[in-house]
This record gives sequence, C-alpha cells and structure tokens, in this order.
Amino acid sequence: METAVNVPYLTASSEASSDGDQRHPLSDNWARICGRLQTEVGEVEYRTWLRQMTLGPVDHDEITLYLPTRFLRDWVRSQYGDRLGTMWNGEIAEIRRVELMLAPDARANPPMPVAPAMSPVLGAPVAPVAAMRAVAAAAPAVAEPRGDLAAPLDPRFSFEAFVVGKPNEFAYACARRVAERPSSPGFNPLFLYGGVGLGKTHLMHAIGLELTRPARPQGAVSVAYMSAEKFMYRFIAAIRSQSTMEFKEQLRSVDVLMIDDLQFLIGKDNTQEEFFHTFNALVDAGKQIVVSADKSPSDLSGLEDRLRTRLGCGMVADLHATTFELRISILEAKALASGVAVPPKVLEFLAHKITTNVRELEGALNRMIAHANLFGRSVTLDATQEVLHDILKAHDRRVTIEEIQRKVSEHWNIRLTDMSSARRARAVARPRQVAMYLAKQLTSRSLPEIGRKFGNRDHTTVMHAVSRVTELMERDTAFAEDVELLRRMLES
Ligand SMILES: Nc1ncnc2c1ncn2[C@@H]1O[C@H](COP(=O)(O)OP(=O)(O)OP(=O)(O)O)[C@@H](O)[C@H]1O
Repeated sequence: METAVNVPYLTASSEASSDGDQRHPLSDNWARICGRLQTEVGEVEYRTWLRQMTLGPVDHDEITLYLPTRFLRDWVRSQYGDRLGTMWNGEIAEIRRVELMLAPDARANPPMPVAPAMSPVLGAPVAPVAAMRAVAAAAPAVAEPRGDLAAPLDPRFSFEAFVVGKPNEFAYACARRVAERPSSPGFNPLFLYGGVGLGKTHLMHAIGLELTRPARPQGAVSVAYMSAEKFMYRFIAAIRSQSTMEFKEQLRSVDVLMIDDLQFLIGKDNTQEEFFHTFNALVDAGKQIVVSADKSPSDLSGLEDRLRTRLGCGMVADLHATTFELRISILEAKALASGVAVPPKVLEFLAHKITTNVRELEGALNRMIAHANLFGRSVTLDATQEVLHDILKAHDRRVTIEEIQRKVSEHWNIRLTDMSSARRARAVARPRQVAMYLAKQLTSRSLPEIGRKFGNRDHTTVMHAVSRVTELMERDTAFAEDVELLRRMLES
C-alpha cells in the first residue's frame, strides 16, 4: 500500500500544512474509502448520511472524522462506526480506531432549532432536515477533556439517563456513592465489571460528569477518563518523545482517574507496570480511581498478581446481564427522550429479540426513530421488522426450532417425537401449536419451513396454529403466562 505519511506517529490535520499544501495527507485514502462506501451503501444512503463527513487529525493509531451535527455524528457512529474502522485499517494497517466527532466549526455555531426539541408524534410528518436539527439542538454540548490527557465525557451518559433495575442497581449505587464522596474508604478503587454493552462506560462518564459539574456544592474536581488502550498509546508516545515525566505528572495531578476496559492491558507488561505505579501514587495521595473491565479482578488472568490484588481492594461491582423488564424500561426511557411515539408492542418485540447488550438494543431503537424522523412514518411492528431485518436475523439464529420443540415438550411433559407425529389429541396438539407459534415469533423461518420441521405439515397448519395461540393468549391469562415463560426461557 502506498502512503506518504509516517503513521502511527504522524500528526496530520485537515488544515493547510506549512508548505502551503491544502490537501490532507490521507485524502487519497479517504477518497478510496468514500468510493467504496458509496458502492456498498448505495447513492441515496451515502448522500443522506455519509457525504458530509470530513477528515480530521490523525493521532497515533486513531483518525478523527468530522460530522456537521450531533445527530449525524451519533447516527454514523452507531451504524457505520465499525465499518469505517475496518476500511481505514484495510487502507492503512496502523490505523485501528476511528473517532467520529462534531466538526469544530459546528461546535462554535450550533444549528438553530427549527422545530421543537421533542419531535412531533408520528403521523405528523417531520421534514428530515428539520428533524435532524431538532435532535442536534436538543443534545447538550460535549464536556471538554482535561487538557489532551483524557477523553471527553459524553453528556448523554449521565446518572439521570441511566435506567436502574435489578441487574445493575448495585453498580449504580456504588457509582453514585463515589460521585457523591470520592475516595471514601471501601470505595477506592471502584471496580466495575460486566459483559459488553451493559453500561460500564456510561456509569464512569456519569461519575465524571457529576464530579466536574460547576454547580457541585463541594466544588468541581479534576477528572481524567480514558480507555486502557488510550492510556497505553499515550504512555508509548511519552516514551518516544521522552516526556514520560510530564505524562506521569499530568496523570498524578488529577483528583479522579478513570480507566475503561482494563482487560486491554493484559499482556502489555510495561504499561501495566506504569499503571500500577500511577495507581499507587494516586491512592496514596487520597485520590479516587475507577476502573472497568469485562471480568472481575480475580478472573483477569494475565494481569500481574499485585495489580489484581490492588484492584480488588476497594469496591467491586458487577453489572449483570439485563432482564426483559430492564430492557423494556431502557427502551421506554430512550423512546420518551426521542419524542417519537413508539408503540409498546414494538418495545416488547425489541426487548424480546435483542437480549445481549444494551448498545445493540439502543442502536435498533435509534434506527427506528431516525427512520420515523426522516421519512415521517409511524413506528409500527411491520416497519420495525422491515427496517431492522438484518439485525433481527442475526439474533434469530440463536434459537432453533429444535430447541423450541424440546423446551415445549418438556414443559407440557409430552414426547419430543409428538412434535412431528400425526396425533391430534389436545394434550399433544396444543403444545405443538405453541411450538409452531414460538417458531414463528423467535426465528426468521418461513411458514412452509416451520411446517416441514413439524412432520411435513402444510404452511396453512402453521398459520392456523399461530392465530389459534394468539387468540387463546388473549382469552386465557394462565395460558398466556405459560407461553410467555417459554419464550423467555428460550431467549435467555
Ligand atoms: N441501564 C442503562 N440505562 C440507559 N442506557 C444504558 C444502560 N446500560 C447501557 N446503556 C447504554 O448502552 C450503551 C452501551 O453502554 P456502555 O458503553 O456503557 O457499555 P459498556 O459496558 O462500557 O460496554 P463495553 O464492554 O463495550 O465497553 C450506551 O449507549 C449506554 O448509554
């Protein structure tokens, strides 16, 4: 691959270079990526979402791309973030991250609100641009980072915006406590852990936002938040530029240090060592540390023992997998904040289908909201299934018809073979109908495909089973609860 620039230690910028060359050093790479994007997503989608993206600076392994509004930035981040990362990495192997940011001039001149912040209820069409501006104008300004040391805190990730339920109430309470009284004995360090997309970063930002609030009664304190990956690259850069002392001093001058995704430091011995010393220096000086990882300190094998021990010394709080109830509450809160009317049926459908992580759940809802705002169409179950076809298909694959048949037979205590037998006794026929109903609800199989799995039955038999079960569920609450329970068991 040909490139004239020396990545990763290049400091490029979209501004003119000193020799008067107005071109960004990576503009050829960018042109190629744009061309590919256009082919991949199609002209209309490209023009709607991606055309306004511009190149920003390159810093080590990260390239910044600018977008003119917050709405566009958030949308592109959620829908194309990963793809852009892969494309840049394919173009220049050293680039591993793509940061999508609001263009500097857009920050200085926020768009004028041309529609109420809360968009009108669906049915009253919203002009696309007006809708985008309304969302953009409703979003608060990005909190500025501490010098160039840390990453900015995202104002959307506040405590108020965090929905609390059984799986996360302990972690939430610990985070609140640290935000109220940092460096309290027993809460330092605060170690948050849990699976992907369950709210660790959100809680860390919430702590940071609370502590840096100018109106905080005890006065704002200095907070540095960064990913462990960034910590490592900053450290390496400091070694290269012989400014490690400055780096250490900067780190040790903060009141609260938050490091996200610590598992990244596994196998990076020198960086771990540096982090260990920083950690000790800060805790000894009575400063607060907050760390997140995908596993508990004791399960983070690959981290030095002494570091694991210290990490487990304060408060360790686990974010558990979400429950159906929590997913519904999160969706309700996000739908309400968007101002778009999303029927409860759609929320339930999404909460049933997307069970793994909140980021995906939120992404799916955002896509529906954007669709409604852009095209002025109501959010309906049919529209959801159509627009989210790709996401839903990926989730469908998790439940197979065989699993459904097994669970249903166990539940009603019938033989598995009766799922495909010709027996018509109600004790057998009803569970079989329920299994067909669940196969339709939980998989993307067509009616004829489902019929074939049930002893080569016709698609009309499946259709009849679906309507019969739906009807019975409306009439008989106990039966409805049984079916609901089975569905949840199959999805968990
Ligand atoms: N309880 C919640 N209430 C509201 N939003 C939530 C909740 N949990 C997660 N989210 C949202 O889900 C998205 C993913 O959350 P977050 O980035 O904090 O996850 P994470 O645990 O840090 O994931 P990762 O392991 O990928 O770093 C964010 O947009 C966040 O706001």
